[in-house]
Amino acid sequence: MAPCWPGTALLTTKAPRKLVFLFTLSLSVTYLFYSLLSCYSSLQFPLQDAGIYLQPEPGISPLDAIRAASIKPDTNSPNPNRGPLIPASRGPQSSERELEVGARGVSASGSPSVPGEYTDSPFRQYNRQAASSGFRNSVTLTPLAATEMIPESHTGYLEREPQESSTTDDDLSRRISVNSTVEYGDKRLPQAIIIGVKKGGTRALLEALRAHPDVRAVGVEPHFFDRNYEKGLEWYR
Ligand SMILES: Nc1ncnc2c1ncn2[C@@H]1O[C@H](COP(=O)(O)OS(=O)(=O)O)[C@@H](OP(=O)(O)O)[C@H]1O
Repeated sequence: MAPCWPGTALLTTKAPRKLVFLFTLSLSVTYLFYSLLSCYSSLQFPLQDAGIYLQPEPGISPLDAIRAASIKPDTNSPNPNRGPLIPASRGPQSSERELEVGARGVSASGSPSVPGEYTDSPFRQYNRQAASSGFRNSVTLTPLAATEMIPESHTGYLEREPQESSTTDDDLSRRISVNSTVEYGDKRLPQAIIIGVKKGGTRALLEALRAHPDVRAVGVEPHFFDRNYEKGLEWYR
């Protein structure tokens, strides 16, 4: 004979089974609803944070909207015309170094959309000119000082970590020449060569000289005269 518990007897009757079914169904529907809601939120909120909405203004491509958002003004900044300040991603002093990624009224090409809305600092002039001359990461990274540049021909070389320098806007404006060409990154033959025997301490000398802000040094010894001479001066430059 089958055991007869009051609870199971209740469940086997039709009405409670219907209730359990409806309760389970409502739970499932609620779960589904919340899942969809959280999915929607995680899709939308980051875009809203970046100032991008699901339906941007007509005629503005999503890419342009992202660009525009990335140069939103920093309302916390003492100067509202300055863009948001974010820490540089590289270098040991990155927490101390901040760079300006944009400014109000600056279009993606870097020109002011409202003339006279902000004063054009030498830094921005540099960024614009460097960007137009194809300088890598010119808009999003702090410009490297002359000492930090490595000739493009030496692609295998390590790029030195940018260091603190005393470069001011005045310095930058002096370095931007009158004919509006940026002086960074041009290829030149060296003005000094370190020659030494193996294990003679040449690396230590190079690193010591590199510490000077006016010295621009390669990252890896080029070994031009002993290994790469046949590649010619264009390679060496
Ligand atoms: N100031 C000073 N005094 C004494 N010794 C020094 C100094 N500076 C560098 N060194 C030592 O020099 C060695 C590296 O020399 P190089 O940079 O010429 O090496 S390399 O040939 O280019 O690989 C390397 O030696 P090892 O550590 O035995 O390799 C350095 O420790």
